Amino acid sequence: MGSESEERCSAEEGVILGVDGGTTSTVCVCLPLFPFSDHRQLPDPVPILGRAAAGCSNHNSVGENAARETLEQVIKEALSKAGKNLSAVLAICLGVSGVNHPSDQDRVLNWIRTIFPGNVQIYVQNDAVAALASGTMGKLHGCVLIAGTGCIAYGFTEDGKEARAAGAGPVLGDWGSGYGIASRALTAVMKAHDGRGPGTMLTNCILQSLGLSSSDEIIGWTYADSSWARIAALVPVVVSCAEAGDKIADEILNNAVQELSLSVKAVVQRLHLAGEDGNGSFPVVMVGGVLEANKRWDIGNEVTNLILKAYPGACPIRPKVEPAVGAALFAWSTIMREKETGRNDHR
Ligand SMILES: Nc1ncnc2c1ncn2[C@@H]1O[C@H](COP(=O)(O)OP(=O)(O)OP(=O)(O)O)[C@@H](O)[C@H]1O
Repeated sequence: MGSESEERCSAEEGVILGVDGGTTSTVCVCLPLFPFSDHRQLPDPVPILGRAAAGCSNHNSVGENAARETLEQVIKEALSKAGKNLSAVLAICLGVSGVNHPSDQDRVLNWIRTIFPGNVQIYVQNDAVAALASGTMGKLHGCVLIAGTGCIAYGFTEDGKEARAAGAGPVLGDWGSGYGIASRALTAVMKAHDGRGPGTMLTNCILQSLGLSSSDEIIGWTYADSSWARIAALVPVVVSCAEAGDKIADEILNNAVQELSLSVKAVVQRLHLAGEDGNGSFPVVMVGGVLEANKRWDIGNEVTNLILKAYPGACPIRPKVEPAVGAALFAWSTIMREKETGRNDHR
């Protein structure tokens, strides 16, 4: 940065972008550059100058060209809605699903570099990072648990060490995910049908929800389209059976709760987030449809209880802002920190 007047100018006019790039959708938001570094000073609600949404930007699902085009599209649209052009951007953070290795980060970084001039700070992260930052208002500290169609626990120490657990997909044991819960429920129905397992309310409730008349028809239904989200959509049916007293549904949900809390515990232990005595304070950000509150069988609440039993200092947080805003706040807090320390951590 140059003179004082230049600094004042960028603080007044410059903007920060945050992108949440998921398998279902991609969102970009444009925020003003807040001229302070303490997240406790952030206005509530956080002002959003422009927002744009598009489809999938996970290169594993749609290929490189489509992923890149989607990212460019949402960035340009969010800026145009904010009445800004590319030259107003001071920093951008992209939390993109499918970014797991430095090579993934470099690929996305190279795409975005072609859009912006060299002085724009670009941060490329896994989408779990945007979710964590949405609960901590930009600070990367603590653990995030995401339980939607898939599930993952991801954490950071204050000095930047990171660890993750689960998130490897349904074949590799993500049993706390929506897909994991629903596939266990469908398995229980097939077992009951064959006489390999006990009868369960899940049979009638799932058949009714799918508009099928016999368990045999489930085979055709799964082969017709085995997309993970379509299977995972059955979780509320499992919850309502458990709420109505079905033992099998109850067992499936209890197992998911154990799996989800184990993922969080694995990250907390590897990063020593709870300190030497296990009582230290750290945020646990809880995100995703599976953790939504339900009347009697509340998966998110049960997971929180197990985490608090193990780590009484854990602070469960349900984010008030969306992950794209979390990504933008991460970019903001990082450039403010870099300004203060004179260090440059951007990739
Ligand atoms: N009230 C509810 N209780 C429990 N689960 C629910 C509830 N409502 C929706 N779900 C489940 O939440 C999951 C979808 O959550 P979400 O929309 O967060 O996931 P996603 O964004 O599609 O997936 P991912 O985060 O893995 O990319 C589905 O499995 C759905 O059945």
